[in-house]
Amino acid sequence: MRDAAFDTPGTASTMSRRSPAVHHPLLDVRSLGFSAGGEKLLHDVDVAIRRGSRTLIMGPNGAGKSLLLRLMHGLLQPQEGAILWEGGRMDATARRAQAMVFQRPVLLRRSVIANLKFALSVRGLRGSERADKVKAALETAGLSHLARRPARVLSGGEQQRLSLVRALACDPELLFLDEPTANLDPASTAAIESLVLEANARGVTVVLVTHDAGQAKRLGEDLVFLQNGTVVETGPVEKVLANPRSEPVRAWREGRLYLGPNTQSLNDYPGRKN
Ligand SMILES: Nc1ncnc2c1ncn2[C@@H]1O[C@H](COP(=O)(O)OP(=O)(O)OP(=O)(O)O)[C@@H](O)[C@H]1O
Repeated sequence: MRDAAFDTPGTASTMSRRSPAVHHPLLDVRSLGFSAGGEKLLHDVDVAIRRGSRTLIMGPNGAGKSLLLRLMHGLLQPQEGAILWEGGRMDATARRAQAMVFQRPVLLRRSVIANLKFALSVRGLRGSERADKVKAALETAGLSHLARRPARVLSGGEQQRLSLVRALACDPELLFLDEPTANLDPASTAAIESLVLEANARGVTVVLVTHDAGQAKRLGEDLVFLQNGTVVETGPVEKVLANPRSEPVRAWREGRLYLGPNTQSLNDYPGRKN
């Protein structure tokens, strides 16, 4: 995903209000099709997100990963198929139980602390409950000493930590992350990954778009691999990697760069002089 419109926090207390559905996936994408500008961009996509799981969405640039994430989060409406929340309609309550963090954090032109307060206010939190959550979020992100600083002057890693704890402060049941560490160094990446793993350990379901093969191995549980708007592989990461059905996933397993169906190696790369 290249452009972030905004980060969308979930809602407070949704985890305590909802009882786990035993029979249905938390989110069930069925026969999803999406077109824009006269072009079919997603074809017959089926994805089941299990409650409490960590699902990776991978695939080449332009495969449709961000589109799928936006559709799952209800930011776009599909022309074909359905997206079910615990087997039922994706209504406003279901949407408020979700949060999304984008590759480029979009923060208010306010202080770090004001960004957190605002997100929690929108979700109806006031007074000491809000103050406690803000304090905890600042501590979790390691940003207490920067609480009064304008959010937009933070470093990229600090901004992304702020975005993530802001989303998590709203207690989402489902957290979408679109390449959250694409521009970060290893230390900042590790900080984001550990926040994601801690949230998942507390029961937050995670859906993560990544190009980072190492991150996929560190964080992944289930994998959805997209190519040209179609799911070409799906299942537990280890199982898919043990027996890949598609060339890009075979290349990933073997640590090769996959450059497309007509390009076998770097030496075949168009324009390369041998
Ligand atoms: N609203 C839209 N209107 C028209 N085309 C769109 C729209 N949104 C996305 N696309 C196109 O759909 C395709 C998939 O885009 P998407 O952003 O989902 O790719 P991606 O897999 O996330 O890629 P990357 O890894 O480069 O971020 C691209 O060709 C993109 O130009």
